[in-house]
Amino acid sequence: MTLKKVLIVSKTFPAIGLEILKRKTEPFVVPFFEHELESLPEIKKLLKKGYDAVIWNTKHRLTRDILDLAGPQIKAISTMSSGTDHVDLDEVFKRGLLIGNTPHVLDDAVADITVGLMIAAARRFKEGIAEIMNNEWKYGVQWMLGQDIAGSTVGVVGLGGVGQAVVRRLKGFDVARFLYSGRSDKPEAKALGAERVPLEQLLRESDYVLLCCPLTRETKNLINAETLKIMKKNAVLINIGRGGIVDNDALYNALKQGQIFSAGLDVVDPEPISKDHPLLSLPNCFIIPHMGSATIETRNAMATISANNILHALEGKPMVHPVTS
Ligand SMILES: O=C(O)[C@H](O)CO
Repeated sequence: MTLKKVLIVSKTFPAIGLEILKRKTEPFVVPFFEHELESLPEIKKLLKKGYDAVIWNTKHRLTRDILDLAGPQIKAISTMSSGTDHVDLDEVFKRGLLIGNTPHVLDDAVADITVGLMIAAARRFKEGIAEIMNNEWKYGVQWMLGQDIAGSTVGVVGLGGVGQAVVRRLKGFDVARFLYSGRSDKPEAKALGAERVPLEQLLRESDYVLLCCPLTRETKNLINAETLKIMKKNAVLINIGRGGIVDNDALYNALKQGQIFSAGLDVVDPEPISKDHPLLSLPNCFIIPHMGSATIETRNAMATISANNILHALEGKPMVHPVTS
């Protein structure tokens, strides 16, 4: 019996996932770094070889043109991410392809990063480090004053798995109020002590605004010049969702003019941003390079799920985490 062929668009795909695939398929791991701009022609060349399934772990968007190259035998796709904004889902569904992702296993790792960003942005880590590096460490009682988490109002935009894990962590920080906004009431909110409010109220009342939602048509540029104006002057904005949720120019202006206090971003648009990007020049904008799920355990878990998504689909079973809309 010939084995099904699986293309893994991820040069450093964890061995644990590869071993799972090797048991029943013939996997091929791309031999180049998949995120680099110049890798797209190589990915396209490989896709033309007729794979039955693909693990799409690259920032290149999976579009109709690329799907056309894959041929009629392709049956299943898995991302190695929770977000699926880099896939043209309408096109995937139109073609009757099965698609899965890897949510939930990264909730804890991303929640840790979120709390880290809150502290870093609220307590001015970037400015503090710069003072040391520039030999300008000047202690004084009014020097480097930041914002407390204790007693604050924390507003979570998108109380999904990550948002909930953040609230659980912050329970130990003596937060005064948790607010959340989103499309629907979350049954978990009651136990977490979080109150659902309209986005505008959340922005108006929160000292910390945490963007924990996916990038969708509704959330694109959700944080823009208008919504930033509603936020408090001491507000700290954290984005661990996707860069596209925030309008960069508007954020730059708001931070520069002291309209809000600071921002901590794990995600930006585009990624990677160039080192000359205006946001990087701001002392009150603390940016890290999309490291939310970057722990050994989490990446292994993500690889395991994406491998099993593919195996299940090829065997006619439901994926571990199917994407349905
Ligand atoms: O969508 C995801 O899985 C995360 O952003 C990856 O870090």
